Amino acid sequence: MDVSELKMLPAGESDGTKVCVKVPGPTLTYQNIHYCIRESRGPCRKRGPEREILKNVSGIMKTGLNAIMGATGSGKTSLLDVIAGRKDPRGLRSGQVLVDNKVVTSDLRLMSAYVVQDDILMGTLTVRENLLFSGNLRLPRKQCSTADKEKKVESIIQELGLEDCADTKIGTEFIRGVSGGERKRCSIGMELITSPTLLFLDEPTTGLDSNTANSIIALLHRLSRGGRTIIFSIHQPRYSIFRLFDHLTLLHKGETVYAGPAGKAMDYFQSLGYTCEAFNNPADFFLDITNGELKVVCWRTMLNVVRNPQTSYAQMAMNIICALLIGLIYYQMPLSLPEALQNRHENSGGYYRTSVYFLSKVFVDLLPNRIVPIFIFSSICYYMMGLNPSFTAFLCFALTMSMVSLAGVSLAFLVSASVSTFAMANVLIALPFVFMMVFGGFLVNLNSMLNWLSWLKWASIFKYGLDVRRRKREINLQMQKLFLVHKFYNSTSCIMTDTHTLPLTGEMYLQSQGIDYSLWGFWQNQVALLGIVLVCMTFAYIQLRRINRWK
Ligand SMILES: Nc1ncnc2c1ncn2[C@@H]1O[C@H](COP(=O)(O)OP(=O)(O)OP(=O)(O)O)[C@@H](O)[C@H]1O
Repeated sequence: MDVSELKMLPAGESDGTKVCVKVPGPTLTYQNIHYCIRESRGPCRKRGPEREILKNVSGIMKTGLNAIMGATGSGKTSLLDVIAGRKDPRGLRSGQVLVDNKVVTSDLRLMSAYVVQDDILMGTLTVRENLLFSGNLRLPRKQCSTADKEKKVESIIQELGLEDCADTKIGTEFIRGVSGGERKRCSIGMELITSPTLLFLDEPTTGLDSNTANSIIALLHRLSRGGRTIIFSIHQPRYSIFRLFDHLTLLHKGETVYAGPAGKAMDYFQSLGYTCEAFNNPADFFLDITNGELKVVCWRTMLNVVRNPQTSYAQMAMNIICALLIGLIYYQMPLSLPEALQNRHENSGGYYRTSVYFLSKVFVDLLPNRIVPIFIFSSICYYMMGLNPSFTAFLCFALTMSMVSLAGVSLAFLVSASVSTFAMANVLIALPFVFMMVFGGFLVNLNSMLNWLSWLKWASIFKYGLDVRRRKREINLQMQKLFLVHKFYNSTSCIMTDTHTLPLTGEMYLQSQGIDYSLWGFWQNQVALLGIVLVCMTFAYIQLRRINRWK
């Protein structure tokens, strides 16, 4: 398509969009928006040249349904984010956004609501509980009593037609929950709690079947008739959805192709010589005009993979590092016992502040979820294994298990707070754990390790846990197995035997493994694990604070 022909349309033309409501919602105007991004390139994330993704875009959006349409990558979400004040303001080269003729900057976020594409609902809570959560967080405590909040939630449940599923859990991968449409309606309800008159939605129909999509847009249409200005991006709506739009903004490569009454778009394109076949959906027709060919989309996807290769690089790096590591560890592996035997044999395992999130994550999720199950686990297996029956010894065991688990989870927390994609987090978490397992002394006898690599053991969570556990276990069990001891008293250094076996003690075995079995040796490991927990948590908090809230 030759966009130059379409530039003739006066940008922002919107006459004819008149929705009759008692109290109209706000009118949003944006003028001459130029928005640029600077892409990071290569594994070092070098800053590339600046690219303009919105080019002199203007428009007026009034009470009613305002749709932003365009092919993939045309700038729909970017435009929505810029006018909603959610896009990094550093990229805005020129232009301004006005609401009811007043300039707004990031304050717009407080007057309006934005429904994100990936909802933020808690799957284990019911629809009503989720809405109440939003109300408790976002409605001012002084002006709104608990009863007011509950009343507000009930009215939203009714307005959105959620009565039948109000007490059904949203659902998780383990719990069968509400349907996709009910879930989306609940996400919208989470934002309606503050009674915004200006509502932004990023692709509200994505991932829904066409009937559900239809019902969501019908709901938005109904809400708009209550005096709301609803602005949303949408990909490829069916005709029954398209005909509900009051205003249409059509984008192509960051430029406005059409901005005006949705019902007049067809006439406009036909006046330019484009004919829509009989029975063709007008929305599809507009996209076909601006879209170009499919191969263009494939090319864009391929470039995206090539230019966003962090995941592939990280996987490649992980393979190379692991290969080098294994090569070094088994380098010229001695054929003598016992190291060779051990190594070969064992080679075959926008709602709340950052601080609020961090503290609730640590104290309500991480700590109880590590400590309680581990105490249950320990109380079952500890006595089954026949270890030292004293309660103090049991506490030491459970404490060690909990500290190891906490250290592991803190490290995982740090990694997940540092990267934005699940795939990257997966790769990056595997790497330190492989290192720690290898250098923890579980897979490899640390004595057989090259001297210059052995310092790495000090960074291993497994090493500290294993040292404590071995200290207890070896004294108790190892000696029994190895030397057929008839009578063995836990944690004493004396093995009483009536065979001719040498009186080799647990301590001697531990010493041979390079493990400090003194009381200080025990606490040293706990302190080291606590140190790892504190360091990881501190850095995780810093990373959480550094997360870019702009899109
Ligand atoms: N933060 C960013 N960094 C790099 N590129 C970006 C960024 N934001 C937007 N872009 C680029 O700007 C262009 C428009 O993106 P945008 O997400 O607005 O398009 P879209 O029309 O919503 O696409 P889709 O329908 O695929 O979601 C795309 O080419 C996109 O790659």
